[in-house]
This record gives sequence, C-alpha cells and structure tokens, in this order.
Amino acid sequence: MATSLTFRSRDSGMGERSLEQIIGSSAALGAVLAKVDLVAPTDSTVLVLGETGTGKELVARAVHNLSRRAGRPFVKVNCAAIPFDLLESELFGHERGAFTGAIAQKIGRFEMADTGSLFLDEIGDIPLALQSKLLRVLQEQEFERLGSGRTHRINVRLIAATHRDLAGMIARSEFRSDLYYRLNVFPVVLPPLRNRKSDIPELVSYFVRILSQRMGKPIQQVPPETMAAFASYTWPGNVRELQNLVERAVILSCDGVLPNPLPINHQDTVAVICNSTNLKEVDRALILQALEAADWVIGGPVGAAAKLGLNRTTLAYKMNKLGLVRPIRMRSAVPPEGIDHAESTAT
Ligand SMILES: Nc1ncnc2c1ncn2[C@@H]1O[C@H](COP(=O)(O)OP(=O)(O)OP(=O)(O)O)[C@@H](O)[C@H]1O
Repeated sequence: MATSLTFRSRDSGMGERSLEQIIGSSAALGAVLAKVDLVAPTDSTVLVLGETGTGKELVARAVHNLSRRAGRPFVKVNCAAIPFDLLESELFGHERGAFTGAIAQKIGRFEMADTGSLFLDEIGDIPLALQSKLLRVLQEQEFERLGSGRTHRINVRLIAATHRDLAGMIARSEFRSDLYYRLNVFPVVLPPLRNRKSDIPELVSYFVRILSQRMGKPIQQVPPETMAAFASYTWPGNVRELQNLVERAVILSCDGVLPNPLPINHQDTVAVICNSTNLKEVDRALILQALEAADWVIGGPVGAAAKLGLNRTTLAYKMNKLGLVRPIRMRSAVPPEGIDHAESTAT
C-alpha cells in the first residue's frame, strides 16, 4: 500500500508547481499524514516539528494544498535565513523612510499571504524582540507596517516549523511561552528517517526515477548491497541526505547499476553497532569497515581477513552470505598482482 499524498502546490505569484509527493508507507509516516488530513480543512495553526530534512516543508505545503485556501497564496519565510534587523520589515513591511535605507514602501509577507497561508520555517530562530509582535498578529490578525500608525487587518492561516526544542528554549528564556501555546494548537511531529527505515526502498526508487530522468542516466538496478548499506545507515540529515546521496550514486553509476555512495568510516560503523540489536547488521558493519580500510583487499597480511582475524575463505563466505561486493565506483582500478579483491571472491 503506497501512502503517497499527491497534490498540486501553488506558490504566491509562482503559478502551479510540479507535482510533488510525500513518499513512504511506514506506519509512522501514515500517522503523520492522517493528522495532516484531519487538520488541513480547518483554519487552525499547525506546528510542524522534526529534525532537519524530515519533510517539514513538504508537510506544510500539503496542509495548505489540502485546505480551502489551496488556490490562494502560500508564502514561505525562513526565519533563520533573514538577518535579525531585516526580519521585522520582511514580515510586516515598512513605509518609505521608516529607517535608514527604506527608500520605498515595502509590503510584508503577512500582507502577501492575505487570504492564504503563511509558512514560518525555523520559527525557533525568531528573535525574542519580535515574538510579542508575532503573537499579536496571530491573536488579533492585525499589525502595522514599520513607520506607519495605520493598522492592517489580514486573514492568514499560520503554519510554523522548527527542528528546535521549543520547550527547552522556553526553559532557557529564549522563546516566549505565550507564543508557544498559541503556535502549538496542532503539532505534527515528523519522525526521523532512522525510525521509519521501511520507507527507504520506496524513497530510493522515487529519487532514482526522478534523478536518473533528470540526468539522462537510466538506472535499471539497485543492487541489494546498496540497499543494505542505505538500510544500515543512521541518516542524520534524514530524507534530504538520502536524496543527495542517491543523486551522488546516480552520477557515479555505470552500466545502469546504482553503486553504494556511502563512505564507510568508523563513525558510521560505531553508529550502526551502537544502534543495532541485530547481529547480522553488526557483522555487516564490521566487515564493511575492514574491507574499506583494506581497500577491498581480502587476503594477504594487510587484507580485511587479517584485520578481522578470519581466514580468507571464511571472510569470502560471510561476504557472500551478506551480499557484500566491492562498490562499482572502485572497480575500474586495476588490482595489484597477487592480491585478490572482493569482487572476484564474493560474486
Ligand atoms: N516523504 C518524502 N517524500 C519525498 N520527498 C521527501 C520526503 N521527505 C522529505 N523529502 C524531500 O527531502 C528534502 C527536504 O525536505 P524538507 O525541506 O521538507 O525538510 P525540512 O524538514 O523542512 O528540512 P529543514 O528543517 O532543514 O528545513 C526536500 O527535497 C523534500 O522534497
């Protein structure tokens, strides 16, 4: 069953964007999408929480596109990307001469989003000084441009997102509790990718299809060892990191086969070992680490078998069982004479 919420997205003044999808069939993502379905048709404020790259913006757009405001503007502001002293005028606009450099009147994002939705991304980065003004506009739906006494009334639905721990910020007096309560009407928490690994194969196929088409490099096969490497990684950058690594793998691919683009380093291995209760996963991580360190040489005094304290045939047998072969990208290198490389014994 594919839990893919399909929708057309509109940006303010940008016209219709391409079809976008939220991919994944895990129960964890299904629960999130069910909440999106519930809250979208209401006009309530939505707070999207989750680590970086988990799809918060995608969910914010889905809320808008599934709401009655769908044909209206969807305006996004990344509060972390705009310098503190410019953020107020970006949000609320200013009159000519309101401050040095305000050479013309400027319409703020709240006004641009009127009748539609305003997506405040990285809301945890909004300076304390601005938080009270934001609270007022959320409560009263009115504000003044900088340098003006005229009050503007607007009708905006707010969707906010952050990867920060807002409750912790309140405890440190970095975030106003009254604003938090106003924002936290309907929280939607996106689980990290490492907690919904069953979504990985679907996401990989989706990104492979899109990226291979875009690059004109058809991919016919994602080998089990590439998928296994994706499955055992912990994805600190979540779906964004997966997307970028699939892109790297498509670039590196030859003969229509997707290579494993993950660098095997000690940290990854330690992460797998620490997070795993599965002996096979730990075996795989340790063997991969040794193979990478030995440049995929199996036998001989500097080979992976010696590093692991195994004989060459035992290691080759284990590699076969785990489906481990040398990544495609390294196969062009000619092995030094007398040394057997992983591909010749494990395939
Ligand atoms: N379930 C998903 N299906 C398809 N693509 C996804 C999914 N989740 C995330 N993505 C893609 O991953 C990338 C990051 O997603 P998005 O920008 O929504 O994350 P975010 O949580 O808002 O990140 P940040 O906190 O860094 O702003 C985007 O290219 C998005 O299209």
